[in-house]
Order: sequence, then C-alpha cells, then structure tokens
Amino acid sequence: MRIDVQDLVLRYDTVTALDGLTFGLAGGKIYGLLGRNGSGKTSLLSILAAFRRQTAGSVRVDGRPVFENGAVTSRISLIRESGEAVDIGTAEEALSYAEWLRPDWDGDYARELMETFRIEPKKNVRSMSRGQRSAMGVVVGLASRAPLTMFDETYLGMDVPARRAFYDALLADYMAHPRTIIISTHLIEEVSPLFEEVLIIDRGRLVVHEETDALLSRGTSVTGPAERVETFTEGMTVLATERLGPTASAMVYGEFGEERRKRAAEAGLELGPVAMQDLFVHLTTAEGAR
Ligand SMILES: Nc1ncnc2c1ncn2[C@@H]1O[C@H](COP(=O)(O)OP(=O)(O)OP(=O)(O)O)[C@@H](O)[C@H]1O
Repeated sequence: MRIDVQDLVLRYDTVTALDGLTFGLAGGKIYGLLGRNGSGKTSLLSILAAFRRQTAGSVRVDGRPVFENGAVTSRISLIRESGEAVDIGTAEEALSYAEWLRPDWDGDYARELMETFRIEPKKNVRSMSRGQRSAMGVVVGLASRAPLTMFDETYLGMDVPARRAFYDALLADYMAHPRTIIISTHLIEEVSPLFEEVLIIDRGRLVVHEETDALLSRGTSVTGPAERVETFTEGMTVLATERLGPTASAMVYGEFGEERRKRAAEAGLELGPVAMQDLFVHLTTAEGAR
C-alpha cells in the first residue's frame, strides 16, 4: 500500500508531537521507523492506523484518507507494544476476533505461529506474561496479512529466541506475501537488517528518509596508527574516536569518494562500516541535527 503524508501535525493540548511531517512511501517494502523517546513514532503510527485524527495535514493510504474510512482501515493493522490490541478473552478467542476483523486472515498460519511462540490456545491473554502478550500481538499482526502492517515496539518482554523467531517469521512471510510493513523499534542493531528503507524522526520532524544502504554508506570507520588517523580525519565530521594503545579508530560521517579512499589506502589506514545505531545517535543529537 502506498502512503502519502503531507504537512502532518498532531498536537495534544500544549505538546506538538508531529510538526509538519511530509513523506511518501511507495509500499511493498519493510520500513524502519526510528526516533528517540517522545519523538512522535507512536503518534505517527496511530494516525496511519486511524486510531487518532491529526490536527492538520493529510494522510492517504493508496490515495484515500484513512480516518473513519472502514474500507481502508480493515486492511491496516497496527500492533502496539505488549500486544494490548488483542487483550480479549483467551488466545483462541483473540484469534477468532482477528479472523472476523481481518479479510486476509490465515488461520493455519496463526496456529503455526502459536506453536512457534509456545502460546497455549486456552490461556487468557490477561494472565499471560508481558513477553507472551507481545508474542500474541506478533501472531495476530503476521497472520492478519494486512496490506499495511505496523509493529510499534512489539517485542517488549520477548526473550531473545522469541525475538529471533519473530524476525525470521516476518521475513519469510513477507517474502511469500509481499506487503507494506513498518517497524518502529529501539533495538536498532537487532532489527535493522530487515529494513529496506529507514525513516528517522526527531521532535516530530523528519530527519532522514533513505534506503538502508544509502544511509549506511554515510558512515565509515577509519582505523590505524593514532596520529595518521587524526591527520587523515582533520576537517571531517568525526562522531567518535576509540583508542587502543597506539591504534585509533575514528567514526566519520559523510560521503567517502574514490579520492578519500585512495588517500586512506596510501596512509595505510583501514576503512570499515559504521553501525546504524551510531549514525542514529549522531543524527538525533543536537549536534548531529545541526
Ligand atoms: N495521549 C497523550 N497526551 C499528551 N501528550 C502525549 C500523548 N501521547 C504522546 N504524547 C506526547 O507526544 C510526544 C510524542 O510521543 P510518542 O508516544 O508519539 O513518541 P514515541 O516516539 O513513540 O516515543 P517512545 O519511543 O518513548 O515510545 C511526546 O512528547 C509525548 O509526551
């Protein structure tokens, strides 16, 4: 599903959560939505899912407004943290409700996922642990096969094997049934291998909207003898430097063209990638934002 957001503003009384967001997503991809605490991720996803109405601006999914538009919202699924959206009776009952609500529901797949996440069908969702409730949210989110599926920090409380099972299932099901998926997360290093495009918002504004590879290409680590690293990186944007005895490693932000690469090789310096998490920190601190 295609998403077009134009000059989007959301105010809660005195707080401006979204401050003129504009972007377009072609759809049919897995998008990562990143931002610091309170940056507006949940607010944005809530508006996309029509849980909330914006203060100003427009949101269109496949060209149509979403708010109070049942034909569109039945095809949009937002799974919030701890899966509270499925907090209805037993696990089985929650699945029946989802089946009733979701035109693209796959019951066999839902049962398969319940086994993967070791969820007992007769267990009341309210009496589940936080991690089990999150996993329940994942089951409903995936088996809904909604053309626009959004997970808002859905992993809360899920242990490492459960989170891995979630990422594996998501990728496999997305390959088999391509759709538009948006994942909001703070576990950047863990989840970012899934992202094809990344959106970073900060204080309600869009800071980055790029393909993952393009974003990662803006960070380079430069490693070698400390003095040479210092000379080479002079005038560049250095995000951080680590020293280990006589060796230093500097994280540099910015394009690394042929010329720079050649100079680095001549100076005997080693170039490597920078983690998305480090780029994120840079882009969402006061210094980086400038
Ligand atoms: N119901 C509400 N009433 C008033 N202010 C709110 C409400 N919900 C969110 N806010 C405010 O809106 C801003 C954006 O919050 P939002 O939950 O969208 O951020 P977030 O990026 O999802 O944060 P986090 O990563 O901490 O979950 C924050 O300043 C928050 O305090």
